[in-house]
Amino acid sequence: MVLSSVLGFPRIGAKRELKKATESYWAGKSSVEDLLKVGKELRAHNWKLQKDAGVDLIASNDFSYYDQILDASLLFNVIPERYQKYSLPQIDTLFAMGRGLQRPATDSTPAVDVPALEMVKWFDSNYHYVRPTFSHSTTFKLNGQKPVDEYLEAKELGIETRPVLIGPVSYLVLGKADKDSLDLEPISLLEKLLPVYAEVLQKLLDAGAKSIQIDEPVLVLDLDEKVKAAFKTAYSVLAEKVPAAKLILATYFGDVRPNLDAVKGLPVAGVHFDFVRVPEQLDAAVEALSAEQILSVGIIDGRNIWKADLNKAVKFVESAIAKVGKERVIVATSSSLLHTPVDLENETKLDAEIKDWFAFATQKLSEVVIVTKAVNGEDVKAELEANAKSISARASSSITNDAAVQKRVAELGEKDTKRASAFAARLEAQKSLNLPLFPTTTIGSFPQTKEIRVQRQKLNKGEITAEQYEKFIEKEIQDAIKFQEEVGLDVYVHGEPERNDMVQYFGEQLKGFAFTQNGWVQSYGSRYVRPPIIVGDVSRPSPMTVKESKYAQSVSPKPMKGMLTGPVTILRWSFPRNDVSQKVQAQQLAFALRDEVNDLEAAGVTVIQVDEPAIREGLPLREGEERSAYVQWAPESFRIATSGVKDSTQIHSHFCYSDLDPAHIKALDADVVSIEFSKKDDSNYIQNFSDYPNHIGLGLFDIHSPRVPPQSEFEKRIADILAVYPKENLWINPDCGLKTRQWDECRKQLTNMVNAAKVFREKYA
Ligand SMILES: CN1c2c(nc(N)[nH]c2=O)NC[C@@H]1CNc1ccc(C(=O)N[C@@H](CCC(=O)N[C@@H](CCC(=O)N[C@@H](CCC(=O)O)C(=O)O)C(=O)O)C(=O)O)cc1
Ligand SMILES: N[C@@H](CCS)C(=O)O
Ligand SMILES: [Zn+2]
Repeated sequence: MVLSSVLGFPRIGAKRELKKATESYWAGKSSVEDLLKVGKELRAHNWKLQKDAGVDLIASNDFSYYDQILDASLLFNVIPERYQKYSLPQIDTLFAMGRGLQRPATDSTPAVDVPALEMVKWFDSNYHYVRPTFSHSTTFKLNGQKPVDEYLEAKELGIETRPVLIGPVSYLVLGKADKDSLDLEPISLLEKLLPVYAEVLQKLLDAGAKSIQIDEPVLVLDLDEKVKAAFKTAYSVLAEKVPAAKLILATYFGDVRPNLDAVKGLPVAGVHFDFVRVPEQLDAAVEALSAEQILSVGIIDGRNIWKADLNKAVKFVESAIAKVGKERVIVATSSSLLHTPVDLENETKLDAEIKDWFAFATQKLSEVVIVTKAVNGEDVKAELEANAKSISARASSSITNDAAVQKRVAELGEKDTKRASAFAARLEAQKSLNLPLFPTTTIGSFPQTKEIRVQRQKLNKGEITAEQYEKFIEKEIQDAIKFQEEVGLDVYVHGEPERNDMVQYFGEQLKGFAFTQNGWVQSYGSRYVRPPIIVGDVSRPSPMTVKESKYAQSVSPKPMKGMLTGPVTILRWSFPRNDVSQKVQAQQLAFALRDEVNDLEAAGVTVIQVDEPAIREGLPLREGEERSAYVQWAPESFRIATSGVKDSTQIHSHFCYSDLDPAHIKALDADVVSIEFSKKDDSNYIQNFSDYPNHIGLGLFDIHSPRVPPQSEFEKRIADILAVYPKENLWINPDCGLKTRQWDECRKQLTNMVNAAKVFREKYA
């Protein structure tokens, strides 16, 4: 009989219970026991939901208080000395590594001052993981037994689960060398790490685990021979040490074919493939498996919210069964459902026609079960018929097509993708901005305080009028400008108080989008997003940011940056259509933004920033045609959005959370770029952008952390940068926006940053 399986379920809770409990604990408003209780309740709820839906193989250890990769670092005791030395309770060490910790000494405890570990994008998603950080002195030992505890916790509730672990090769490859050990190749630590994996597997076996999901997502990346060979070493050692462990090796988000030689012959019970992304890999996958190995067929999309075409999915699974037989097939989600919102039932305001097209995590459980039942010969005729109706209703809906938008994209020409002059001429024209050497600025957002969110909630509930809300926002903008005057910045921002989120805000104003009330997805730690959904051709019915930017410009004579999110980032951080290419969706967004950029300029805004932090995450995971096409169309859509302005209008862009390729940044032809930098320990990274021909600001402090770097630390960073970059090109700014900080924190951070800039300005005056 074919079994159904789910690779992981969102842990945040349908009402964001985990966020509320975690932030309350951080604020000292509740105890660790309160937090742990919420965690336990969420796990129980999620397991029961899956069991009741009829899922056979339910994941455990998919829960985390911050990030599952950080959990693995704690489990293997990969805790750099700078955190170990404080001997904090385990959960506080976890949070210190995730978000940094700075607190004064008390009578009984010493002062703590430690920055966070680096946080980077999880493959091509908007989830961020905390990068394991290794040094020559790293040793591994089992620290607690979270996977075993959670397996037993489920068992006590009468629910048999399949524990999930990140695999040893991926765990190392996704990590990095610490700043004191830059010559270390993490994969060289494999043999030291494996005994600890074996210990966890043995403990899981002893606890009764029948099979274990071991995630090796790096198998969808381009891997060098050393890493490929590591799979054989790793899984042979584990099979030898724990022969009874039944491992299902899970890959997701891409094509495993180029690495199948590394998978072939591994002593594992089965392999999971993402056939939503790459259905074409079925034959090769089957061919790579031995006659006993299980094929886990990832056929329900873990990365998007569209209802699956169940009839098509059934056919696909049947074709897999025809190749390997029923006994060897499992029906599964393509990846963990972590990347999808929890429950569509909580959406009461969605247009009924559109709502019928979606499936969130909870609905996807039923999808997996229906497909499984169908291939097992159970009667699901009614469900399959209802599904076919929804699929064909969407395909023929008038909501998806807009002839005027399609015509504009079809007529796209070179004139739409190039600034009027080259950078040198633009720089000359931009002298009218009268900027000093080392201009200081921020990236856009200022603290999104509780007060702002409450006012927005009141507006949404109709408890205040649009005029009252507008007045409130104007006051926030005034305060942000006053703050920037006091701190002494050079180029101001309005602070983005009117935005719930830098993508959702635009989605809500653009035609062709749907948005949710409760469709939260974890982005990192306790920070969540509600990705808007692109349901049809996109256009801009009216200006989106001009009112606020114009108001801000009227309050101060200083240059004020207009602030937009770029086409690629809006696309990447939304749930995209699956019936139109990403390129066309980006071009449609780009034209909508071009109109906005031009309107801002017409309103007197002379500096306009168009953020593209997701441009790197959109890069196809492997080298090849798709990637070559992306590096053309992604920067081109940025240029469509920004090239309609005069030479004297200064275009900025901003990037964060990724290891960028300088060539991709150059292709945007922005006048000024700001790049997250402060957590890049590798001193060679500083060189990466040294031939960036236009102006650049390398982020000087980590905005995720409340930590305030002293002025001397800023000076040291600026001096390091100046050793590589011409002083005329350099801007002084933080890593990213300050929306997650408190005002008093960013006052201290920015004051030290501005004072450090002044030291250098005087030095070179
Ligand atoms: C810059 N980043 C972003 C990414 N993706 C995005 N889509 N947006 C980004 O900004 N990816 C990379 C990075 C890092 N990621 C994030 C993601 C999310 C946040 C963040 O701060 N999220 C907020 C939620 C923002 C939001 O939508 N707020 C709404 C709703 C606020 C709310 O909770 N209201 C309450 C009522 C008021 C109250 O009592 O507080 C309610 O509804 O119950 C809004 O402001 O209106 C988060 O808190 O998680 C940062 C970086
Ligand atoms: N302008 C945005 C960019 C975030 S990536 C902000 O400051 O929050
Ligand atoms: Zn950013």
